[in-house]
Amino acid sequence: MKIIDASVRTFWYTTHEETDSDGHAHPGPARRVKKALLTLTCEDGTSGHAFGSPEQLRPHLLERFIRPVVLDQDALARERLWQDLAHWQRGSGGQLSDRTLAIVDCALWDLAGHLLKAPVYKIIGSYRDKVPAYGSIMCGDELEGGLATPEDYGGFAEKLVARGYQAIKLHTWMPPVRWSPNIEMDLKACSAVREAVGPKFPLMLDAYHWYSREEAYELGKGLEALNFTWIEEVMDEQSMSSYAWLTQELKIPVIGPESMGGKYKHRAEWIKAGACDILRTGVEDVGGITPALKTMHLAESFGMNCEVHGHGAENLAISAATKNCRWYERGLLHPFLDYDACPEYLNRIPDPMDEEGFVWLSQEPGLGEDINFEYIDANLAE
Ligand SMILES: O=C(O)[C@H](O)[C@@H](O)[C@@H](O)C(=O)NO
Ligand SMILES: [Mg+2]
Repeated sequence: MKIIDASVRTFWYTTHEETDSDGHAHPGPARRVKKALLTLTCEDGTSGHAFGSPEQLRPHLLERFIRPVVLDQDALARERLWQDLAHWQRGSGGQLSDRTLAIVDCALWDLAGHLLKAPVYKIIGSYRDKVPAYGSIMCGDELEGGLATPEDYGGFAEKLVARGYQAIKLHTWMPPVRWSPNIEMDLKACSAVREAVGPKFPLMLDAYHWYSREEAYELGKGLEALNFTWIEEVMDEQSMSSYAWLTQELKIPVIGPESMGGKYKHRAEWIKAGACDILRTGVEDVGGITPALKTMHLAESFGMNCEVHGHGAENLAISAATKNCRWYERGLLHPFLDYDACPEYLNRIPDPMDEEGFVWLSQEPGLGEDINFEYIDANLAE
């Protein structure tokens, strides 16, 4: 079955989030922003879809890289098509990012799901049909009643436990918050949450990403005293040796890398260097479901868990198709935002969570996004 078309639709939708100068999300006034949808269509009319940003699916990338690789190719040849795209990255002058690779790969997996009439996680080979979720709290802010104080975090954590979450991860305060970064405040927030949820509830911290070794050590020792489950991205992940040092110095598991490129091969170097106790991957971070699965299997070979960064149908699918990850990262969460509210461009959210804190996989064919095409076509950006 051959792919005969690759197209992109850009459309408007309403968001209630804004991004700060470090790229972290926070609640914001409702505003209209653009999103893009890649569609790959086969000769029999079957199509596969994946969302991205207009920039990650801009016309130059569609014409110069995506179409030349996928058109007239076997729709099920995902491994070869992913390798072909990945090899073009070197000669793309930095234009072809892992994010764009991830969108194409996800559309190919969605297409396979529709062709084979099965959910993607079952095409991969399911390990479970529901995944326990941790609530991933947004970075701190200075919003009255938001996430401005340690008490705000403690109060919000109580609500998340009542909602059913089986674990909670804090992102604490980072610039542009005036007085951050601040280890003392990080630990006060973590302590307030520990107080709120009790001594055994699993907690994790993902803090300011540029602490020094000494600061990261101080923060890690503080988390050990609070019985936290892992410490995440507290130093610049470009310094693998710093993480190898920290992993040696701390008892609390160190997880990473999240933000680094290099796909599964760079993550193999982190394992070889002893730079993490738990590996980290993410469909968007490593260039798709195809390389993310390679990363998880790599970790499994070393007896390590590999926790998946980010929410969404694609990250949920790989979490359900592998044994060596404990959680689905459901978020980002904030007291002012209703995470369960369905975006206008979908008919249902991809990660509904039950009262016990399990996210159930869709049994529909494909990736698990129930796309509202009528809305998209009625709100095209061109
Ligand atoms: O921008 C970031 O640092 C991440 O997106 C962050 O908000 C969150 O997704 C994360 O780090 N999860 O682990
Ligand atoms: Mg993180």
